[in-house]
Amino acid sequence: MGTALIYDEEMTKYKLLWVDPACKIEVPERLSVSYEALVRTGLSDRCVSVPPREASDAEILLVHSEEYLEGVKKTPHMTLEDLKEFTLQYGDVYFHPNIYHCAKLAAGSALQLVDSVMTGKVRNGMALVRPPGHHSMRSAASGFCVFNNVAIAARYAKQKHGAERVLIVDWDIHHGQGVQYCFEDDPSVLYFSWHRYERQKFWPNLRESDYDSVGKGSGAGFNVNVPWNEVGMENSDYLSVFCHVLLPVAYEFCPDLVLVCAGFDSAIGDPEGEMCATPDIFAHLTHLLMNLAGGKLCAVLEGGYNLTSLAQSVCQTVQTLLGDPLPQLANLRSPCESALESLQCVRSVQRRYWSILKHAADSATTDVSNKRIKLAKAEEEKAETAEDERSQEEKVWPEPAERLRPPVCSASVLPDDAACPDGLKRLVSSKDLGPLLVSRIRNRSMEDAGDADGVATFSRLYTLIEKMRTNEIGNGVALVPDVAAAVECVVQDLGSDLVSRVLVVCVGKEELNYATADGKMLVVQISGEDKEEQKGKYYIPVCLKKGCGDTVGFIQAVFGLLLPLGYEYDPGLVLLVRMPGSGVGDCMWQQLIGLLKGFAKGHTLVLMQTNDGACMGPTASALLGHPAPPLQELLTPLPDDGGALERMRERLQADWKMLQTTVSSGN
Ligand SMILES: CC(O)(O)NCCCCNCCCN
Ligand SMILES: [Zn+2]
Repeated sequence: MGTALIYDEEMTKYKLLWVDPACKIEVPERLSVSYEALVRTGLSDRCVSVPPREASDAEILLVHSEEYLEGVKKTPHMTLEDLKEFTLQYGDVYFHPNIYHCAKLAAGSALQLVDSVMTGKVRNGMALVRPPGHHSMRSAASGFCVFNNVAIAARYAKQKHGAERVLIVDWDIHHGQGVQYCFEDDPSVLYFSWHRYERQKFWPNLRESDYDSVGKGSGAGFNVNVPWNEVGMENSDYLSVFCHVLLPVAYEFCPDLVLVCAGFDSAIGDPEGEMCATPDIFAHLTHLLMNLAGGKLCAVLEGGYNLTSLAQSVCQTVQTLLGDPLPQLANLRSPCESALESLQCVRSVQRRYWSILKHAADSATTDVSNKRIKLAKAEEEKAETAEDERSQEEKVWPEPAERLRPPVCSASVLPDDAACPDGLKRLVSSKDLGPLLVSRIRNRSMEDAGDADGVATFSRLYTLIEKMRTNEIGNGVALVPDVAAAVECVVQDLGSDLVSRVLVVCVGKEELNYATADGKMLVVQISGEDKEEQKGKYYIPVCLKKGCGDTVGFIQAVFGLLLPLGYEYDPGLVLLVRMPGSGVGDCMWQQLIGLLKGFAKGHTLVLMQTNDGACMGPTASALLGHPAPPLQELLTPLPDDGGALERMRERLQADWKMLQTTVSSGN
């Protein structure tokens, strides 16, 4: 299934008709440069073009009041003076004779997108619209927004398509207060927003934008605000919030549909956000949401005012929706102290509503946060005096790297008698191995039938890894007689010279004794076995007391440990090993493969034992990029095994900065 793209140049046909410094950044070119970039890169041709339509009155009234709609309806016939007069009653927004028409098209585009996704015409999609929507309220325009496009889409998805749970992820740098007000007492719509806040000093300066606004009544826990109290947030800050807050909660919520308030003013160069995250971060943010709701994801444009970073961010998002390999994120750092304080505060208030966060640490003790405020003020004074306030427009960042789709998406290495799943390319050619390697293999404890096919299998493995390195093949799966021996061969003989860093993810118990001290390999083993303490920084045994069939524990290990570690380690290859008898569920296994694609440009090699061939189907489906089915088990989580994972994370964070979720008690 494809990716929908909704755009119509009609939505560029309104603009600011008078002087208003607060509104001059919202220009028609925002839409045209975004669309032109998609055309220039060839991405628009790969999408399913879906036309917008005007939202009807009834659809607009799903969110807005009749008196508000009646008022907006009058604007097309207003004189310039009347338009100015009408605008004065609202904040940071402007009207134009054609904006009512465009606002109906913007809302209607979001509805077209929901129809296309919910009816299965496409898997996911993006609507390039203006005016944006997430600030507009029941009876008020605000922040360049007239109708709340995404809020209307959420209500529409429930009413027309029977969606029971809708997740709204708002990565725009402003707080979508309009969305929060609309759903704050509604447990069927989970609203997540991060936003520049600066302790209420940043627009819209609302007390209710802070982290302690968690929703009201039966909606308590279904509103998640992450305030950024400083500018300059980077990729690692954004990824930490996704791994340690949004994704665990989103998976426990188990939505039927994901709507994204896709504002790109959170990217570097934007005059509003003043953040430092690079456009390729949106490739990863999109990817991390794509295994929710069976892949049903609708991204609707909100803000974004630096035309260069906006266009790049839009392309990164659409390219991920199309299933292309992800870019490697360069040199992630540790989340900054301010981000950690926000992270700790959010997790501490949300832990009472989400069992998956139950063991999160308590909120930053008041003296720590007071100290931080003093520190922040001191830094602020210093900053203002010292550095020249370089404007955001002069910021420079590297052009996002090309993301080339390999000629072969997925390959397989199988015993001759095993059937090859549809879509996978069976590797038969076996690269001739040097005599040294062959002798090593023969010596290896490959006690399978006749080591001839052992050598053949191994040489095909070698070929597969080689072809992933050259990007001729995206990912692959190998069924081998003895998975432990095969892992040993691959990591000992191949990993080192073929790729610089190999992330080995082992699911299930098995003694894995590899020399991992040199950092060429990071081994994360998730099993039910209670291992002795981990051996050094690069071998991390994660013990799930109830075994790998414990989906809550497993998903906590994935988001709380595996993903942050993977982002920090930044491997060139991922080796996913399924030990026999691991007990991991098929859905969890597919989710894991889907999520691991975010690393190493999607170069994942799955190793499984021949007699484990039963899960070849789900494995192949995930490798080919089909969305993993939802993890229903998370809906009614059993009590988990206590804070073992949390304690392990705290212990490891000294070595691995991306595991941090609390301010360092040091300073
Ligand atoms: C969709 C959106 O979230 O990007 N709208 C942002 C509105 C910002 C209003 N304040 C402008 C002040 C100018 N310095
Ligand atoms: Zn914004």
